[in-house]
Amino acid sequence: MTAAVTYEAIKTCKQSGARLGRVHTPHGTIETPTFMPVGTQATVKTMSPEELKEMDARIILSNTYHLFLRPGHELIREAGGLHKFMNWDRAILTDSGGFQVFSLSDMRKITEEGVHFRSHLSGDKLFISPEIAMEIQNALGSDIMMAFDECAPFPAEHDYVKKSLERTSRWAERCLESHTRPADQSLFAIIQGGMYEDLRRQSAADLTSLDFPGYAIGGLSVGEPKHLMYDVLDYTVPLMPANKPRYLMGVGSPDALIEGSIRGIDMFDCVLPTRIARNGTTMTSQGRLVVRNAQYANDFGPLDPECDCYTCRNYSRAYLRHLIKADETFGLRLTTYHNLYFLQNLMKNVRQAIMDDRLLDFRDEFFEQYGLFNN
Ligand SMILES: Nc1nc(=O)c2cc3nc(NCCN4CCCCC4)[nH]c3cc2[nH]1
Repeated sequence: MTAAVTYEAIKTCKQSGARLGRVHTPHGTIETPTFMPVGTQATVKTMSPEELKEMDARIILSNTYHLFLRPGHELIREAGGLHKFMNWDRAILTDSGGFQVFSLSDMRKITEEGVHFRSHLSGDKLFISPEIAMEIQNALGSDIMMAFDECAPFPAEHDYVKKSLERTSRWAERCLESHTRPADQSLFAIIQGGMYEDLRRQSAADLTSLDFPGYAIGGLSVGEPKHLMYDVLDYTVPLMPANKPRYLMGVGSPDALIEGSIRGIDMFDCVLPTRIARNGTTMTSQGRLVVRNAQYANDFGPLDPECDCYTCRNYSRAYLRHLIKADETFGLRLTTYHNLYFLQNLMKNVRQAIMDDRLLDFRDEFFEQYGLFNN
């Protein structure tokens, strides 16, 4: 069976560039637009695979960089691959490590060959190249692999970003050539170019000429103002093939998920919902709610009265606050479950709004209720 990843277009929204689709993978089909929970170290922190299935998560992310450092991709290969290792039989997308090298390790040196860096765990000197990134992802057996790229910092000079994207394009070609599985079946390229329209056009042209099964937009959600990210989407998404999945990396706030869907993005990922959950911050239909705050000490109502998730049906804000303050792991599990469920439910409502040709109306209604118009 060729490990094919294909995109099936279902409907384009009349009000905007949004679209309904399906991404078919060897481990199941994903309805898009979709939000992908992040499981960096072969687990979506505090969640079991059964709980992720309960909320109908169809695909999760894991990370080449982290698993290369620990426990090592050869161990996971020996375990039968990442699906078996973590007991997850749905789809897995692995990020290629470029971004993590820059965000986690110090003493790094970029060369044409690849990136030299120190492990943020042991301090050992390590090296990742496009070929090594593909070797690792093949050992993990992910359904969707990402090409090895450099995510240019923000802000960055035009000349730096140009040289960086040109190297990323050469690296993408090396990933295709080194991919042991049929190269054109499971490898997504990542469009770079910073905040510069001419460079985004150059990167998109380079990569779409190589015909990958899917394309991501990288180099965003790196500290730029949101309006700048939306501007980049406005002129970059139309450059991406309409018959392939479009993945915006590192984006996961409710407003950005809606705005990205309006602009034709199909796939999103972000650690935000799971990360903020662990310090007691939740996403609710009335906006962000920091349930660890004292004001909820005697609040015996549900976290979100409009949510029907396990957490909201069975526990009160007072109980959640108590657990978080007492540093009880169960509290982190309950807030994490809710935040992930909230985003799965949000994307289900986005898909329904596209089906009903009313995504822009849905955005206005959601922003009003979530309190997004006052920031
Ligand atoms: N291979 C690769 N290339 C990218 O350009 C890239 C760009 C990215 N931009 C982000 N942003 C993540 C922002 N996140 C927001 C919540 C708190 C932690 C950081 N993640 C990214 C991952 C990426 N992965």
